[in-house]
Amino acid sequence: MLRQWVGCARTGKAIINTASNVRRHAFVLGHHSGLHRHVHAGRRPIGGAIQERDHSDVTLTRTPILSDAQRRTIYALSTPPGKGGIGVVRVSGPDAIRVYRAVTRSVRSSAALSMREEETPTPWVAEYREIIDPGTGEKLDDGIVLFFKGPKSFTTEDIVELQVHSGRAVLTAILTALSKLHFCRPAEPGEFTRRAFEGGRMDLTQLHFLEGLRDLIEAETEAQRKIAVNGVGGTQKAKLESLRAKILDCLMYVEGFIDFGEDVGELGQEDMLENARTRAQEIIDTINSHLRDNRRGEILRSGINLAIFGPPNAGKSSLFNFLAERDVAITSPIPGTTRDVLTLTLDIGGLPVVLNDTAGLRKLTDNAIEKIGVERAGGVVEGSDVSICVLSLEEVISIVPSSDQRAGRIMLTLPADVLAHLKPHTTFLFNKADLTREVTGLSRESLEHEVRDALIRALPVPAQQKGPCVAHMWIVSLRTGEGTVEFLDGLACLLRERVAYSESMSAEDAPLITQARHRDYLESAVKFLEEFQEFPLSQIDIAAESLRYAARAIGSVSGIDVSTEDVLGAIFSSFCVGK
Ligand SMILES: Nc1nc2c(ncn2[C@@H]2O[C@H](COP(=O)(O)OP(=O)(O)OP(=O)(O)O)[C@@H](O)[C@H]2O)c(=O)[nH]1
Repeated sequence: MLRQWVGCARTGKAIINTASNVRRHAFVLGHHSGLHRHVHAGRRPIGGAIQERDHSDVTLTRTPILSDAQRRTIYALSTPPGKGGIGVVRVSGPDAIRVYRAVTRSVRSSAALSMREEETPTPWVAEYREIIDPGTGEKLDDGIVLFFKGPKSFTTEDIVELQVHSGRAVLTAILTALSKLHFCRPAEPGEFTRRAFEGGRMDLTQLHFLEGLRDLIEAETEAQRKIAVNGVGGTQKAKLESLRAKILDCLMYVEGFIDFGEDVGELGQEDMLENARTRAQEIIDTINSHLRDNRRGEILRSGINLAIFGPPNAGKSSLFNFLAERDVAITSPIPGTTRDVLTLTLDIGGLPVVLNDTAGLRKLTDNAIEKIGVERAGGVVEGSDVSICVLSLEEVISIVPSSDQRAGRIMLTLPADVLAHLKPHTTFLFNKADLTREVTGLSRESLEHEVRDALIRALPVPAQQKGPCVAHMWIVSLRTGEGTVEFLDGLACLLRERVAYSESMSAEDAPLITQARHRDYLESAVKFLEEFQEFPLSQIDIAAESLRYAARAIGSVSGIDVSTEDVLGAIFSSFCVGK
């Protein structure tokens, strides 16, 4: 079936001649260029695809479908790199057989080059062959070679799979051999899947499912597994689809009165438009309630960024090692031992945490390297989700003379460099408690109480009101282990609070937004809905268009409408090379 469409690159509007020759209006996604061409709706469209959607809406998408002549053959390692029983190098594209001839040879005869040029693999039959360097003929390895003849292959193109021994040197030699062939190139991330999608191997929903599946496979902690299962299992999708359905309902209502509004007169139409605006507002409120989630979904998915900072020699690296349960960072009594940022991924109480140790903050010295370290430390604290300020209690505490103890028995002096980096999510760890007991003579309980009060007094006035989280504050000795059990429990609790996570989190409570890309689409849906509310009755046609865009933005997240080039690009690039 041939369908023609013409459109305007500026507005993105198009008119389509349907099979029944009825002219229908449509909107073109990714309408930046190349609209004036014909589209074949068939197995291999040459310029785009036509998807009929609900609500008599037709979407034309331009997918960059290339002819065999334009398409290059790609190759990549499709198994994890490193030592293992088998490594699979996959080659896909019109020149896959040329690759087969150039880099493999029969084990029985070291066939002459001219003979190999004629060799054609038998499809779907495993062959034991030598893998060779195409230039010198040197044997690199031997293994099983499989040929999948397109279109009956994953990408719908000819595929050659080299199953070889997975060793670093073997795999490097084979990939280097392939790089010498001018008719193929390394694959981009997700390019095999992209070709499978473009070849009609999977539809949009399956593609979205794959994206969710990747999160599930990559989940390293219980919290990540929970939100990934939620995505794959469809709870997240159901919530998004319910939002999209509400927008489409509103659109239907608006279109209804565009068609039949004359019957109710202008006053009636104004009422109806007001009603539609109210519906839009309800949807905006629901989306905004998800957007105001403190980024908990994104943080849960990628890990809570936790920065350890403070003055030199306070015990920051000791804390880093304590949390890592091994000696990762060098610790020493020499101030300024840590110069750079050290990063480690950990599981704390089921939550993924990206832990950062930083250089000690201090008034800049002449040492250029230390200067860079301090700058980097500031940047890490700035970009963190939670930060722990480590202070040596011995360094910051002083005993108030007994004649002046109305405010308390102790006083804290916080270094100016530390004060400059305090955030609302900063919490305090007073270390080296073993060195202060003699000095204060207080019981542990009284000491904690006094230090907390002194800390509040030591913070500058704005910070006292809206500043660091003094509710979570600990006194420990990382040397003797004193107070560390309470600290670990408290830290896990603080992290859970930050991302509103509990072990019994149900699918209903799970965050809706787990990726920055999803947040962008929901924000643009709100923008379109607000735009809709601003149009007067006289421009109701254009207002309806804003509702369509809002529905499409939600569809881009739920996977119903992931057809624009931008969305596809984002999904495929998040897959690894070789997938
Ligand atoms: N007495 C005592 N010493 C400690 C404690 N924790 C750490 N130390 C020692 O304090 C010194 C400094 O510790 P680090 O962990 O290197 O301190 P840092 O804050 O990373 O230091 P910089 O690298 O200079 O920023 C080391 O000699 C540690 O062994 C503690 O609880 N009590």
